[in-house]
Amino acid sequence: MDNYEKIQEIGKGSFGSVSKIKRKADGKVLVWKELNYGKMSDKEKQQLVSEVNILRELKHPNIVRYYDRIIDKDQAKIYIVMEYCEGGDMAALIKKHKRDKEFVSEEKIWKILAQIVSGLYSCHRKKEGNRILHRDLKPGNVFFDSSGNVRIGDFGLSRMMGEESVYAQTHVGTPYYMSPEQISDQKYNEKSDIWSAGCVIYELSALRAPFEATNQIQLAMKIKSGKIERIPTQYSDELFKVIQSMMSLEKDQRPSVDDLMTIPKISHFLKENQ
Ligand SMILES: CN(C)CCCNS(=O)(=O)c1cccc(Nc2nc(OCC3CCCCC3)c3[nH]cnc3n2)c1
Repeated sequence: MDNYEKIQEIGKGSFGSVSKIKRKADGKVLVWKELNYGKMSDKEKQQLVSEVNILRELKHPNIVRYYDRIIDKDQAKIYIVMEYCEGGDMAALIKKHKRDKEFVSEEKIWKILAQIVSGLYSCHRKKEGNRILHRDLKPGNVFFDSSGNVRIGDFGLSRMMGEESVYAQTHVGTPYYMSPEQISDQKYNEKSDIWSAGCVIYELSALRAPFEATNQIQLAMKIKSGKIERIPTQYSDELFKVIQSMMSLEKDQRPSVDDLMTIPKISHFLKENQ
């Protein structure tokens, strides 16, 4: 705790508060996410420990970098110190474009898609150790660094909260990005992350979520209908086809991260930016 000084709280995540902090040693600005494990069962605490250990291994240019963890036993709190992404989150970017009535350029969308695929690839296809799934991809946890590069946040944290844990229930937003298999209560798998990534890119193009509904029943029906309105006509069929494939109702029809990496627009971008 005393290695850092709190600058300001910047928000409430689905599991605790998020603050901007400064590392005293060198003045580096970071964030920490505060988790209260007081109400957790021993099993959940064990899972939390293993999840944090997985986070420490995730080192990729398109994933928010984990730096440190601090356990405060008296307050039963764990602080996870991560990289601060100066560019804010994609939710704010979409909001700005919507307000200014200006579409995001197709080039920028392919660049963001390529970086999300690259980040997902490094987790779905992790060499050593077990692969990890994100489980909660949405514009609110896709961040940008100072040069506008994508940093996917909160990897694994959502699994830290697991379905059964006390956190999963307390803070439920509308699950706009829930995949069809999650609705019909099937196992979450890597293709569910592909679904959510498709929804994120859809929203970045259309400047609105692919399925809008006032309640969860109606939302579930729209998701399972398989009806996806075309993204604005200024965008190519190629882009829409990729989004549609990622949002196939049948998970086996969705491309894997390997398939997505072979798409010319994506592989060219990643090659020239290695
Ligand atoms: C709810 N959203 C609309 C909030 C808008 C976003 N604005 S903001 O929060 O002030 C802001 C402005 C500029 C840069 C950053 N950078 C940033 N934010 C994180 O989390 C934000 C937090 C996520 C959970 C919900 C509350 C907000 C990071 N996590 C790891 N690295 C992070 N870097 C944040």
